[in-house]
Amino acid sequence: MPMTLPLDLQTQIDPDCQRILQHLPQIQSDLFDNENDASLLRKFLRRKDLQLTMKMYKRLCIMSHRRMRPVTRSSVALAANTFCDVRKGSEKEARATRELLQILSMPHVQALLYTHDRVAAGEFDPVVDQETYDIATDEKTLKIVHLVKSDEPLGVTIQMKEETGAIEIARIMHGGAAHRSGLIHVGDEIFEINGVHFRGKHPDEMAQTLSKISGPVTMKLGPAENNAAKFRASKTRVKALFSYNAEEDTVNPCAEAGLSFDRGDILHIISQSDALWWQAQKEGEKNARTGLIPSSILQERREMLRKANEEDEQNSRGSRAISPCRISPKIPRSKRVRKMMYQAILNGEFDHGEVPTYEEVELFTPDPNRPRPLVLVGATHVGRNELKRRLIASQPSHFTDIVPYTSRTRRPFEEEGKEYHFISRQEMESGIISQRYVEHGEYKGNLYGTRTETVMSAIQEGKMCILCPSVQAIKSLRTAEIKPYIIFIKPPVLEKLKETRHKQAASITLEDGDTRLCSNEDFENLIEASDKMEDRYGYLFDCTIVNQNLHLATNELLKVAHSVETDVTWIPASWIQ
Ligand SMILES: Nc1ncnc2c1ncn2[C@@H]1O[C@H](COP(=O)(O)OP(=O)(O)OP(=O)(O)O)[C@@H](O)[C@H]1O
Repeated sequence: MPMTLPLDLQTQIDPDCQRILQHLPQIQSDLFDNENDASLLRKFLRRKDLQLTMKMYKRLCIMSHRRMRPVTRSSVALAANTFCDVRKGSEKEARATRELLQILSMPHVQALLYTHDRVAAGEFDPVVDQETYDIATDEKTLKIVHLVKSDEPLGVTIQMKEETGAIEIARIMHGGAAHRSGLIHVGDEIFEINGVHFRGKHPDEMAQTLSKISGPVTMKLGPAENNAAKFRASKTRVKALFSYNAEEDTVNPCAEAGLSFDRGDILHIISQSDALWWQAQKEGEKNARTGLIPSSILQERREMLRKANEEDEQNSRGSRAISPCRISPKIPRSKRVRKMMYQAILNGEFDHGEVPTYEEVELFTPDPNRPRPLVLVGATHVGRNELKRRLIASQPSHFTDIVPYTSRTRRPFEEEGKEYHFISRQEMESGIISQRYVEHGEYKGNLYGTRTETVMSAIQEGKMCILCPSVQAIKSLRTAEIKPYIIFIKPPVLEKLKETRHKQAASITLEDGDTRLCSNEDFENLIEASDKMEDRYGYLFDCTIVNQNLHLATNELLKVAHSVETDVTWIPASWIQ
């Protein structure tokens, strides 16, 4: 029967505490060096929560010595009889009768009564089937594991040992039923589960059997020879640089065990003991489930293979013959011939080469005296400069523009130091060689670049720089020194793009300084270029703002800027270490 322990909130000092308090002056000189210790103990003994704890403790001590006997073991039958009697004998229309009948027929009330009867009968331990203990004599060591689990999966994957044909535990999913039991280990051979023999069966068939098991599970296992290596979750967190759908992945060794995620999700890598399939949880999710995700090596291989296949398809569709010089179909041709325009920056051990996989991240608390620069990237004419102007105008003392350098000759309508700092090609080249530029590139025969010192001095002044470089430059900008926050400015859908830009009489500045209104073709090109950019560089973006309504987009940008300055965020681990 349920018991209520009344907690008297008008707390009186517990008699035992009172006794210590009374003797405190006598023992004080023997026990304490100074008066502070004694007064601390005095305060502690008088604390309200200590009094309540003492009270509870004493009540529990009394209760634990009392033999509790259930009032009835058949509350289900009692309720059923009551139900029939009430329905037969009472006025059916009476409100109280209807309510009682309703309560008695509620499934959870019935479940509660049923549970009460089981507990009253002492049936709270799982019943282990006696047959389970029929142990074959040729099995040298056998462990019998009995688990009572809910509808969750068992949390193991299996594999067949080629030499012996034995089916054994390949992986244990962290936090799953098997892992929580602490009784099952990688390498344990499975003889039997719930009476189903595993020896000599195909692993796929047995995986199906495993996935259907619910409720109590009894396993007969041959212990692994070395299970000393205890499972300890790693502390590594990574940002996913690609999206993964486990349900569509035919290669995943156990589809139900797969963990789907979106690009940008932060994942807690629990185990990397398997080179191809890691175990991970989604960071920040309550009761996060551990699942299998492709390792960075596997993802790289698959992506390269996919690109190579795509290229093969394109080649076979077009008239161009496949080059006889091609040796390995696994390495995409574009990868071999592509020139690196910018110096590659180390982005942590999880970002291997050209295929974006995972980037190791760590939590970062922003320093209010050194704001991280905001980098606006997007397709030409999407409105980055307009947004930058508006952002700076909203708080000119806080946000600042960074004027880039160029070797291009100044146009009549341009001012030195406003759009660009105009310098000679020679001067610019020597600056690039001596690594004075955080990013640089060449466009139509002219060099353009941003000097590191300009960015750094703005950061040191406590100003938040707003940069609008070319998208290729963001890889070079991503350094521990600068810690940029990259915002992708995306156009709205074509219809809205035309509508908003026509309303604003949006224009394009031509090379001679003249302007012309944006055409429909410009809008179509803009959307196409933006989609391509997102597809190729999306993994480097920290957030996306759709520039439909200028006012709303500026406000969103302001909010992002504020959160970058105040919120604890995940940044590449290599920027911290
Ligand atoms: N949300 C918007 N609604 C209407 N007009 C806009 C919007 N955003 C930008 N514009 C207009 O679109 C034109 C192009 O904007 P802007 O020059 O800022 O583009 P940009 O991305 O900086 O281009 P570029 O990279 O070529 O310098 C400008 O006339 C600007 O006022």
